[in-house]
Amino acid sequence: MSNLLLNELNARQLIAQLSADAELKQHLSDGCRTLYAGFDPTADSLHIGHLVPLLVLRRFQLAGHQPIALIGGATGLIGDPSFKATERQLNTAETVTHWVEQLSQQLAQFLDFNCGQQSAKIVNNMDWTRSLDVLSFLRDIGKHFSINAMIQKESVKQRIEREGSGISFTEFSYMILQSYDFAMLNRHYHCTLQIGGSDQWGNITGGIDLTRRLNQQTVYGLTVPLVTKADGTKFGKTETGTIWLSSAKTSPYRFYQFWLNTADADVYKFLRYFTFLPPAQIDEIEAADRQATGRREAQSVLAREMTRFIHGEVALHSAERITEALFTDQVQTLNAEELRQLKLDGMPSTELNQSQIALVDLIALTGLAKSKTQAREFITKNAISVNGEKISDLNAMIEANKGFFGRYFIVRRGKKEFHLVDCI
Ligand SMILES: N[C@@H](Cc1ccc(O)cc1)C(=O)O
Repeated sequence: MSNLLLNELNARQLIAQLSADAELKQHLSDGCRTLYAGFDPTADSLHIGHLVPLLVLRRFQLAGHQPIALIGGATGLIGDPSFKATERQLNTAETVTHWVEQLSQQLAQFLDFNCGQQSAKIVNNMDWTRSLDVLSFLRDIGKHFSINAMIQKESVKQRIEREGSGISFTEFSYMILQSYDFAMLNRHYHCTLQIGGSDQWGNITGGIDLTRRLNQQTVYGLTVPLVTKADGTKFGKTETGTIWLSSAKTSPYRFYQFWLNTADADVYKFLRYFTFLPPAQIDEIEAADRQATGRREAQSVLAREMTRFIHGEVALHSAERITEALFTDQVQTLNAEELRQLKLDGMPSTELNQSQIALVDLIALTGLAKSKTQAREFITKNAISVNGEKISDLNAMIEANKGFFGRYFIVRRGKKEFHLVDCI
């Protein structure tokens, strides 16, 4: 059964590195295994960058294994230096505690907690890290780590060799905490596999070594590729910021749009990484798109699958309806009730409680631009229209009662970004 899983992960090109390849295959085909992936609380929501390892946890669960999602209540207070160019700002303990709660709720949505032996668990590494005292840490754990080996790890090499900022003892110690997590999960839950992004390889192999030393147990590691885009820009970020999983931070409509705008060069890879559609079906979509002369199917399949999976059928339906109205330039035909619905349905919107506002201020206020300076740039570049009309006047004023039904404005930036303003 589990070799089927590894074959599937291969077909999806989801395996970057594997420890003890043949042994791990054997280990997984011998029955239900427990595996984990860790997530540090670095914000009040997960974002789409977290999805690949999280979905791989789920793929393992669907194949008959038990997943543990670890929340880094402790490691989140330190900050993982792996492949990070600069030292992180420390967050306060209160902030991190708050983020831990939000993350637990989000993570819980992805896994099944009521399926017998395979039931998922959520754990917090604060539970075993808090009670570590400094002498035990140095004597019982630190003794197993060679500084000589630690500074050779690719993940921190750049920080150690670079002139200037370097790396603090705090961040340098991060790897030891993550390694200790693996040993603890192995001891208490018989966890034998850790998965993570390929930037985690150094931390994962550290844990494999420590578990052998502390528990005399063999454990394994598997990393998934970091998501890259054909054009070289960073995955998961748009001009106006990160694509979050929380609908309060990224509306289902925006989320849907994000996937719909995937480049042709990336879309089949993303279907393999992010959806549960069988690889053979994805090949068929790719073949059909190659034959077709008109619009490709892949982007809308991806947008539908992802929005349904993260936000549900109702939110998907709204996102599609909004898209249809906006992109066919039917905005004027929407009635007052539909505009009201768009707002409720999660189209990005702002309520405005004043009779007039400068367009520059409005664009910054809606988040269509990050700042007034950027707003001016957009206007100058002819990228802004309001209720279907291009505006290139930097001094333009928007008067509330001139909106649709005396209150609604749809502000469009470029081809694809829309924002509803409701003058209440
Ligand atoms: N270091 C991981 C998170 C993590 C934390 C603790 C662990 O035990 C495992 C993973 C990351 O930054 O993504």
